[in-house]
Amino acid sequence: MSFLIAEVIVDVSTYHVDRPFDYEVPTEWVNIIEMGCRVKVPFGPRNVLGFVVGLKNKTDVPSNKLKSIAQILDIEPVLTEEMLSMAKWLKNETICYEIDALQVMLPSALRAKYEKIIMMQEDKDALPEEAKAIFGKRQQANFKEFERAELLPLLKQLITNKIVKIENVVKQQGNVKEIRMVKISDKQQDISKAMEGAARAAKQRQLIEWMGRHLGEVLLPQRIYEETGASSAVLQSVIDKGAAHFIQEEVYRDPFTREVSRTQSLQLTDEQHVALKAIVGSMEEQTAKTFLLHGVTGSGKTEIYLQAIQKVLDEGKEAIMLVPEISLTPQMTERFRSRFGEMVAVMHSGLSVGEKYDEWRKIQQGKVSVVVGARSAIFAPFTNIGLIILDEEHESTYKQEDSPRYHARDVAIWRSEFYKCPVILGSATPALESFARAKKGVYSVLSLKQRALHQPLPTVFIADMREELQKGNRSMFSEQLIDAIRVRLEKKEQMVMFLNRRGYSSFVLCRDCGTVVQCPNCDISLTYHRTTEKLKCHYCGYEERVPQICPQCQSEHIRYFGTGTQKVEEEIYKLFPEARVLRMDVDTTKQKGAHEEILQAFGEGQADILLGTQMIAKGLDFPNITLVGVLSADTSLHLPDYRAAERTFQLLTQVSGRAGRHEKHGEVIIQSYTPEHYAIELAKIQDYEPFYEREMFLRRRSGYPPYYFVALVQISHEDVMMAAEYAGRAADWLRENLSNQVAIIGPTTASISRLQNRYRYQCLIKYKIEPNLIPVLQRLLAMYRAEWIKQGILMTVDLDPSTI
Ligand SMILES: Nc1ncnc2c1ncn2[C@@H]1O[C@H](COP(=O)(O)OP(=O)(O)OP(=O)(O)O)[C@@H](O)[C@H]1O
Ligand SMILES: [Zn+2]
Ligand SMILES: [Zn+2]
Repeated sequence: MSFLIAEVIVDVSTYHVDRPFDYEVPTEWVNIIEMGCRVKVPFGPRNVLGFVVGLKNKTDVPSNKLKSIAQILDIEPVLTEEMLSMAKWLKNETICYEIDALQVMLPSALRAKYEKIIMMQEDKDALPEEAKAIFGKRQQANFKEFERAELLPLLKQLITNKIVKIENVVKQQGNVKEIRMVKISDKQQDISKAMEGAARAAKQRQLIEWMGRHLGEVLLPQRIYEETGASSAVLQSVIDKGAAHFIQEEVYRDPFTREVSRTQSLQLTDEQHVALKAIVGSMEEQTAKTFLLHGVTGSGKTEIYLQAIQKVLDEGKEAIMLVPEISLTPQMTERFRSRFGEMVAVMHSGLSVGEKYDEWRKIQQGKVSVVVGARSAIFAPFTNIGLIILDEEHESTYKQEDSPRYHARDVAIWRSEFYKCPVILGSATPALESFARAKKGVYSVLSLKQRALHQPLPTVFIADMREELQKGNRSMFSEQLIDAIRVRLEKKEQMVMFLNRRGYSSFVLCRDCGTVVQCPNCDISLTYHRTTEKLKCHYCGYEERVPQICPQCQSEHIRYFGTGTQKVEEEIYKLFPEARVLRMDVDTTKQKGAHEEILQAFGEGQADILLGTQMIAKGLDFPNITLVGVLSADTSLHLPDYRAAERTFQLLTQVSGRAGRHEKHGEVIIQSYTPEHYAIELAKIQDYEPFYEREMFLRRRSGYPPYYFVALVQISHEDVMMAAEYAGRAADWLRENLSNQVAIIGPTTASISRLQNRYRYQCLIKYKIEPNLIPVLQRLLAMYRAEWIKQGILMTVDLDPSTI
């Protein structure tokens, strides 16, 4: 089919209209252009990047207004039609610009500057004369050379016939990595001819003779020098005589740093077997079913993922496996790699731009069938997906905080509907929303109530830190924890010490009675603002001065709360000079591969104690860990967030689950200033459902998700008055345009009230059903884009805020 008009989404995300624009396709490209290609188009005074999202033969734009595409950047589409329709869905689902939705699906290398290279795949004899002329002696040519010679239609043909292939080579940011190899001619006549030409050069004749015995082989020049004793000059002369030629071989940068040994499928437990059977069943039926795999820590969820993926590979399909963050990937990717070897690509934020691009290309070119990665790997350009898995599905990292503000879970379900394949959401502590959906029958629950080897869950003790203080213990370790550490050091068993840094030093706590100062109107902890020495409620705007004495017990030991890992490390050395500590936090993991090294060292028994923040809460599976200490359970409890209790419960359960996963029994000591809080009490008994029931009751009472939906509108400006004024306008406008079923809270200051010199205000929208919501918000956004933005206002809308 040939098309004359292209619909293009342009890269101008300040323009107030978000729709495709029609452009004329220049005649020489009519047969080349495809949906999903990137183009350059004139927009206003300059050329901008755009994506072709539609092709047609008619337009309403009058011909004197119709502009032409300036340049075509891809001859093979970088986005599939699936992705184009996913972008349309994302645009509506998250209220973002379509261009943002399109860009998020590509590796950043493709959003940056690049160059296109045409590489030979076949022998040059297969080329028509015009193309041969462009390549000359080289094995590759620049796209621009074909463009200049007006040979794009021919090029397209060559690509379709797999005679050449096209590569986007990123400039500056990491190129396709290549090494120079020698390809010995595969024709005896070339060898004979070269022999004749080298009549009087003995060394050359020797080399040519040797090549005659290695017809068609591709070797490193180094190898040839070693095997034959020839010098580089001799090799060059032989190449000039046509017995061989240099080629550029592409090598993928290998983000895996070490070798792994292969593993086999384990014999499944009965529970695992039942779960796997259900998943495989829905694969066979080709239905888009979402499973909630709810299994206690150490129950062998990962083994189920591995065997389900094996099934997918047997069917010749592909699988996406999401993990919450980079710190989790070393042990997880290793488990995947030892099962599936080179079939696995990894994608996470720890990779360089070039490495990410390489992994993306491996996926796009079908060189791998499994991707293990963080959130954005959900957009892996597979075209025959058989299974999508989100491990630790409750994690907030699955939600992107920038536009497009998507949740990987929603994208996973969308793609599963497209491919008619199952999704597995795995967790020991599912998000309340997910469990509620499962209870309603939207998801199917698969439960694993036992650990894989029937080991008991660890025994959990709560240490009341208020009592410790009364006993005169001012350190950050309770006596109970000190004793437990001593025993482990003697027995040469390993420990994990977890410092909860979420919500670090942002609230004020009384160390005598555990009181945290709360908002009198909202039942939510007040946030400490260092600059003004004030406590604020960012839900309703209430504020007060930081109290000097505790309002409950009049103690003077009231202050903002928090401590760093480095300080904990020092204290451990003071108490146990013989202990060997490995610290894992943002400071010790700055360097690439540092996570892996620390975990490997710990796994090899080079340390007794692994000390860290959230990074160590999940995924670790080491047989020798018998003690987990949680130094400060409370910090995340007092975050000004309706999900604070849920997050705390999840974190405590996850981190406790690191102990006693193999033969040795595990023990957990949770230190707390509020041991009677239900999130801590219920984490102690390690039972999810009682927590779920309790938390759901509270959510219903206070009108939060999953009973209500919330949407968040944030407005910022360098001038505090402007920010407040426009936030007020937004709130008024929403009140006028939304039904009175909807509660609009605000405007109030945001939890971070000033960020990068901008004052931030917000309005919270709470609703149950509001069919008008999306159109109303879109109109608000259009108003903002057309007018407010000129005043220096920035506004964002989040339909599923992970913190508010
Ligand atoms: N069927 C099985 N037979 C023997 N060992 C198993 C089996 N399934 C899992 N295991 C082992 O049990 C341990 C825990 O399993 P796994 O890490 O898969 O659990 P998980 O549910 O993913 O854990 P978590 O959510 O706590 O990270 C691992 O060491 C794993 O190798
Ligand atoms: Zn309040
Ligand atoms: Zn007090």
